[in-house]
Amino acid sequence: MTTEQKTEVRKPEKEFESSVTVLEKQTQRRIFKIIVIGDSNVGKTCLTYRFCCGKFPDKTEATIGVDFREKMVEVDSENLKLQLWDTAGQERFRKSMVQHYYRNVHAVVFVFDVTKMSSFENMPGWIEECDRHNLNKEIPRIFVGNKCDMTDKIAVNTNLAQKFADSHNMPLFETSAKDDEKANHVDAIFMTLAHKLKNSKPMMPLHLSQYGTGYQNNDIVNINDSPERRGLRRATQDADGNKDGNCAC
Ligand SMILES: Nc1nc2c(ncn2[C@@H]2O[C@H](COP(=O)(O)OP(=O)(O)OP(=O)(O)O)[C@@H](O)[C@H]2O)c(=O)[nH]1
Repeated sequence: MTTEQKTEVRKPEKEFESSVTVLEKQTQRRIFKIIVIGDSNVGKTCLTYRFCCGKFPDKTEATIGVDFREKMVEVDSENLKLQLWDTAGQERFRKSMVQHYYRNVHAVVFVFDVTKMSSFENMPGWIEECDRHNLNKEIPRIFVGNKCDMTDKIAVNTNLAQKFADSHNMPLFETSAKDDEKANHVDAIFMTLAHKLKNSKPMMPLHLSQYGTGYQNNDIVNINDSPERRGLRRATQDADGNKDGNCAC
């Protein structure tokens, strides 16, 4: 065999090795499921959209069931995938999906609207709902007051929100999904969570579960499916028939 022929034989091996390395890296990427909960209209969709798509959505509609958004982030040279479950605040749109929300959750973001006292007063109810679904008390939880841009309409002052956050061992963030100047702030909220998560959970390889959330087969909700296929529709679709997908960015 000539030298040239030997080289030809070895080349595919090298390619195989490098593709194995890539595959190994991919399968070791960790995915974290974060649920975002709170009353209807507090801005859960806008916050997750701002973080994942980098802008305030042109229009939003009441979420039915759940919407998903994902973003890869780098923390200390490790790529993590944050999978945000933007849940419906309205009870009538939650019923069919609730069991999916609370399975294999790695972190929770509780959102209230700083201009609406009732959304703050309802927070104990959201915490109780997490407890009822046996959410691990050790997972990171953060408390977010949204719509801070509406400065003349603030109803929940920082002291009050901070006391509540302290009493539940959660950090408080006050922000605005709408205000472009606070875009970095919204990023910082989720990056804080990413840092906490990085050191908190064992590896969830992609090959174990396509979506990294450890579902059993019959629990899988394909985040790439249209809302219709997932059995979900946006509220206004009932009226105008608009089709909607996941994050449009
Ligand atoms: N001024 C202001 N308005 C906001 C902000 N975030 C959201 N909104 C508005 O609040 C309304 C509700 O926002 P959504 O993000 O759909 O609220 P949600 O909590 O997802 O509501 P559900 O899907 O019903 O649970 C929309 O009209 C948004 O434009 C914000 O930071 N500032």
